[in-house]
Amino acid sequence: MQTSIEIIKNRSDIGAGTRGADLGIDAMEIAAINKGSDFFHRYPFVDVRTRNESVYENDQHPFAKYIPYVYQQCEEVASVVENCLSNGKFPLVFSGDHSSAMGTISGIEAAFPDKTLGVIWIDAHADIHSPYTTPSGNMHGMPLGAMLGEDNLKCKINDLDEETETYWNKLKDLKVKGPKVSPAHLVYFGVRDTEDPEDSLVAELGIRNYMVAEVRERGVETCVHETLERLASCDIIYLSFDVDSMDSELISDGTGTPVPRGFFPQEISMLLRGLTDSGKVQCLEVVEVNPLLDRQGNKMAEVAFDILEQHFQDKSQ
Ligand SMILES: NC(=[NH2+])NCCC[C@H](N)C(=O)O
Repeated sequence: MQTSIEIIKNRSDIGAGTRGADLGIDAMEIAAINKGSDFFHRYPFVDVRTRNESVYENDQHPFAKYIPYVYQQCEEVASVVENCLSNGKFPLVFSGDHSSAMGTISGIEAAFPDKTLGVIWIDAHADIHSPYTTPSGNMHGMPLGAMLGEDNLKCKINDLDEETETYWNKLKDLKVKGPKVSPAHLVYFGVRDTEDPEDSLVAELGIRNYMVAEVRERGVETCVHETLERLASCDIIYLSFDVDSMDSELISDGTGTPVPRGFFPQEISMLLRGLTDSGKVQCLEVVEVNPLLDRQGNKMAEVAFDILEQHFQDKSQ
């Protein structure tokens, strides 16, 4: 029998460089309502308290913007996710910016401390910076750095103040001390917009990235099969779907850091389906819809919602 879904609405956008990803959650719900779907009414939901008001403050952490508030936000998300999983439910997490994944992964680890976690990151970005290497200071570029426990000091370009360092270490130890994911258990799909410190860390750690061209050439099924083989020793899998993994020119630019030459929605659907068929996926998160940046009305939210609706329809059959 299928586990019952709980929707988690995490309208936080302080990890992104542009405001508006917090509106992505409601943009997806409105996309659902406008097409006559009761999807968001079908499942119980939890609203996560946000710290978005911190943008009014004069932030003093140029290499990890709003880090004290991102930390609090992730703590909150982690508790909600942990609680959901401990109650035997499936967390379907709708988040604003991708820094949320630090909360989600920490919550999963807290709920299943003895299980080995695999992470599949469907994204245009590697999000494996640390405050020491970030070019922007935006924390949505760092969640995997924190969850792997990687400062990447070899590629250091920024000198941190004490408070940033303290909060960064707190984020790495959120809920469960130490690295939560091993690089061997992390697989990227669609990563194509990275900076040098990320490239060298990804190469050093041997993290697999299925680029769009490879997925097209070899087929989704083959790549999914290989991924699941690679994660054979993982008991559970977290799927993180950043909508910027999709082609910004052909689909929509309604996201904070759009990148062309990405996946088509159909390819994302096939990926989600194939990976979920493993029976190991315990949590799915969708992030980075920013309707304020969408020049085609609410297109990104509509496309993202269609993918999810289809996914959960298929799953219940
Ligand atoms: N989740 C995202 N959209 N991440 C974009 C990160 C972009 C860039 N690598 C940075 O660190 O600023």
